[in-house]
Order: sequence, then structure tokens, then C-alpha cells
Amino acid sequence: MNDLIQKAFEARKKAYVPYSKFPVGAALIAEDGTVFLGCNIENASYGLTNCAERTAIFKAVSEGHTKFKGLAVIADTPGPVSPCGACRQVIAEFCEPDMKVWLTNLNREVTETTVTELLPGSFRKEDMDER
Ligand SMILES: O=c1ccn([C@H]2C[C@H](O)[C@@H](CO)O2)c(=O)[nH]1
Ligand SMILES: [Zn+2]
Repeated sequence: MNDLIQKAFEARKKAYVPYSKFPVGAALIAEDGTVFLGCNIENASYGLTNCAERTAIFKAVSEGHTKFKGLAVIADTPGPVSPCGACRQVIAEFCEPDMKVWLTNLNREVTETTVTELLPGSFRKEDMDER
């Protein structure tokens, strides 16, 4: 767990944040142990920003990984960072409901949570089964 947080901390250094100046880092560990790093990547057209969590997930999925066992996210927040709604939905798409998520900050205050706790009652592909 500490390892994954340290990797998220390293990933944060790559954040492209000329607008918010709020770097965020994420580290996602796949079932086979491969770790995917993510940072937030902003754009002059602000709404096109990709958060650190989604960067890590999209990198992993684009490399053929769809099973994950943990995610760590770090930012310079007063308490553990809180992922946005878009990221919570994307996390719910690819990670099992009980998968562990570690939210932290630069003081290493850690909240250990799960995918379901981040987005209870999420809309999932199982809801569209039998189509
Ligand atoms: O969990 C979070 C919260 C915010 N951001 C990014 C989006 C934007 O670049 C900046 C400010 O919202 O932080 C993330 O990457 N992850
Ligand atoms: Zn987000």
C-alpha cells in the first residue's frame, strides 16, 4: 500500500497543470502486479482536462489490462484527496466494488476506501445485461 502511494507521489511530478497549478498523482496496480501511473493533464479548453485517476485507468486499459487490485491517489489537500464524480464513475466501470482505494495527501494522511464507498449505487454494465 505504501509502495503504491509512493508511486502515486512520483506520478504527481509529471502533472501538466498550468491552469490550476494543482498536481495530482495516481497509481493503479493490475492483478498481475503491473503498476500504471497517472497524472492530471489540463488544457487551455479547461473542460478537456483529464484527471490523474482516469489517466492511469485509460493507460492500463489501452495496454490490455482490465483487472485491478488497488488504486492510490495523492494531492496537496488539507485531508486525503477526494476523486471527482467523473473519475468515480470510471473507477466503478473497471474496478470491482470491493477493490481498495487509498486516498492521501502530502502529509500522508490516508483514507482507505473502496470503489462502492466512492460511488454507491453506481450504474454498471451488469445493469444492461440480457441485451
Ligand atoms: O481527484 C482529483 C481531483 C482533481 N484532479 C485535477 C483536475 C484538475 O486538473 C485539477 C483541479 O481540479 O485537479 C484530479 O486529477 N484528481
Ligand atoms: Zn477526476
